[in-house]
Amino acid sequence: MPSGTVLAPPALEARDLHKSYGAHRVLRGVDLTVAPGRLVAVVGENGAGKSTLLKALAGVLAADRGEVVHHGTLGYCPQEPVLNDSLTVEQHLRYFAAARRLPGLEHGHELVGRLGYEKYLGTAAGELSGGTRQKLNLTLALLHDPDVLLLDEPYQGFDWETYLRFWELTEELRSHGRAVVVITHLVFERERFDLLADLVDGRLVTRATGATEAEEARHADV
Ligand SMILES: Nc1ncnc2c1ncn2[C@@H]1O[C@H](COP(=O)(O)OP(=O)(O)OP(=O)(O)O)[C@@H](O)[C@H]1O
Repeated sequence: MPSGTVLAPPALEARDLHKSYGAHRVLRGVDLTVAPGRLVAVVGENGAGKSTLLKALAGVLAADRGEVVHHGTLGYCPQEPVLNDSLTVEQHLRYFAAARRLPGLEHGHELVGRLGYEKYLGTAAGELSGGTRQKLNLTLALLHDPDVLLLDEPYQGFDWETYLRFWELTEELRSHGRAVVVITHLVFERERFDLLADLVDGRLVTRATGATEAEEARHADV
């Protein structure tokens, strides 16, 4: 490392996380450190415990043991959208903005525009298609521009155009120093990430990708 390099504190740190459902030991000592501006993929077989891990990182599920520390604000996009079917898209933006004490709806409207579903602003969530519900789910997680983002298969049901827009948005967030953790099943997109974290037997095995090595080489040149 070049002299004078200042390491930023991690945006997210999990140490020795354990979680069981009855006798089923799902997480068995997960460690994970994510620096600001890093994009991390959590991969693993069906039932490996990826969603359980993300819930524990988000604090919506209490781990049995271990610790999670995040610096700054947190956004969590669960696999199943938590929406009120009788409220419109616009009303969701309004309620979540009020809950987050945001000054206005500009950022919400910008996200709706970027994900391409403005025409549904006045539609009740219960009448939206699965993909559009997922867009709203993602919008609500991003609404307050969180420092740490936890996304559980965020593009399920997206059409190709929206999928590409999702990646544009995510890469922009990364370049603005946001730490992003994404659960993914798609092997072909692995090169987009800085770090692959494979959940095996309740623990994470991490592996840097070409993206990280290239970036570290750039830093080493400075
Ligand atoms: N609330 C629960 N009660 C009991 N068992 C659960 C509960 N939630 C998850 N499990 C079990 O824990 C294991 C891990 O589930 P989890 O949903 O975290 O896996 P996953 O890696 O996200 O799976 P997938 O790739 O299919 O989404 C599975 O065997 C699942 O059946």
